[in-house]
Amino acid sequence: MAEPDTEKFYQDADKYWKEVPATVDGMLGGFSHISNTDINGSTKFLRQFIRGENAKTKSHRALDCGAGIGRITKRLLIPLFDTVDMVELNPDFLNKAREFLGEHADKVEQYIAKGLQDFTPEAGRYDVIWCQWVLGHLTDSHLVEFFKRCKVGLAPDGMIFVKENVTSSDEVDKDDTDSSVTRPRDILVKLMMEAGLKIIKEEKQKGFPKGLYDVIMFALT
Ligand SMILES: C[S@@+](CC[C@H](N)C(=O)[O-])C[C@H]1O[C@@H](n2cnc3c(N)ncnc32)[C@H](O)[C@@H]1O
Repeated sequence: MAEPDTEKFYQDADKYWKEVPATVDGMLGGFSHISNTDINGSTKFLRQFIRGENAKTKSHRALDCGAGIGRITKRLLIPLFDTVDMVELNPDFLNKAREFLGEHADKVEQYIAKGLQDFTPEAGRYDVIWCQWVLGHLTDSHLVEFFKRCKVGLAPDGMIFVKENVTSSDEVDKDDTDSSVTRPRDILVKLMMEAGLKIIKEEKQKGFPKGLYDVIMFALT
């Protein structure tokens, strides 16, 4: 993708998310009804890497990137990890998360209000870094740099998971409403490779309504 006017790209996204209600429906653009299918698909995908005799990584600490109010933290990560950190652009969503997570809120160690383009995970801190429905808010070069910093943020044997929409054409789709892009799978993979990541497994999310973008889950080291 050609780098858009970077400052405006981020400012417009910031403006957009400030107006979005701090609800699951707000996080999913009116598609809260797909949340269960999403979480079930993610749980099945993630569990194989952290449970059982073939597990590759540990389940001590996870990071939820672009965490919103904690939809994923609450239903995917808290049940599987000892502690979770959340990093999210909009501080209002993080404030809401404390209430949304309810009795589970004490499992969240850090609420970090930052754009991923400005965020550096502490070196060696995370067994799993989960990035979902947020990476289209980063420019290509910021995404590559972010992936590199995530690699440094992994604990020994740690893994990065990416779950994102992909276009079915070769073209990047730009959304001027929320100021994001949707990349074709091959461009997303190219950026992962540029960052020195390796794909361990890749799977398409099943069971979403027709008419939505395909959603692919990647397990990376
Ligand atoms: C589509 S929502 C998804 C939220 C969450 N990942 C989920 O699946 O429930 C996108 C989230 O990314 C956040 N966001 C947007 N741009 C961001 C950026 N540059 N850095 C971090 N978070 C960002 C938004 O505020 C919003 O909470």
